[in-house]
Amino acid sequence: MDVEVVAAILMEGGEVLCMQRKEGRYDYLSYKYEFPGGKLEPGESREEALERELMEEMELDVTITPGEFLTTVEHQYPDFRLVMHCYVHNMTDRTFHRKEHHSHQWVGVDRLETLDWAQADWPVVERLSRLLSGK
Ligand SMILES: Nc1nc2c([nH]c(=O)n2[C@H]2C[C@H](O)[C@@H](COP(=O)(O)OP(=O)(O)OP(=O)(O)O)O2)c(=O)[nH]1
Repeated sequence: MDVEVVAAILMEGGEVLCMQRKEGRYDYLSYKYEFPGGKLEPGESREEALERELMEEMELDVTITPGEFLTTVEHQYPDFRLVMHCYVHNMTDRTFHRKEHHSHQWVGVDRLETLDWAQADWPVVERLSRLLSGK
């Protein structure tokens, strides 16, 4: 079974918004950090799906453009295969309402690798660390 997801790396002042998942169906995803977003629905573009998800889970009203696309990662979890399209979006302020996550943190790019990320996110986290901290 394949799951196709869109996710946003939301940035402000050199920090990245990292969302912690709630307890869920799979132990390997429970309480892991992730980028906000979710599953594509039929007929949606990736950008539309991401805008909808950010509104649903954070009450965040933003426009996501194709130019903000960063990368697509694929990961085989024990129960499904994930394909995740990631966009980088700069926020002008940090206002949002957390509706579906356990917690969140704004984390400097140099500290991203200290969080307990969902497995699929690691290539993205490593890429961001290199890209944005000049390592
Ligand atoms: N939004 C997001 N999802 C991620 C990331 N990393 C990662 O493995 N995922 C996985 C977790 C979920 O299996 C899936 C996203 O689905 P979702 O957030 O719409 O749904 P969910 O599993 O929380 O809830 P459900 O509707 O399946 O019950 O992608 C990430 O960085 N952001």
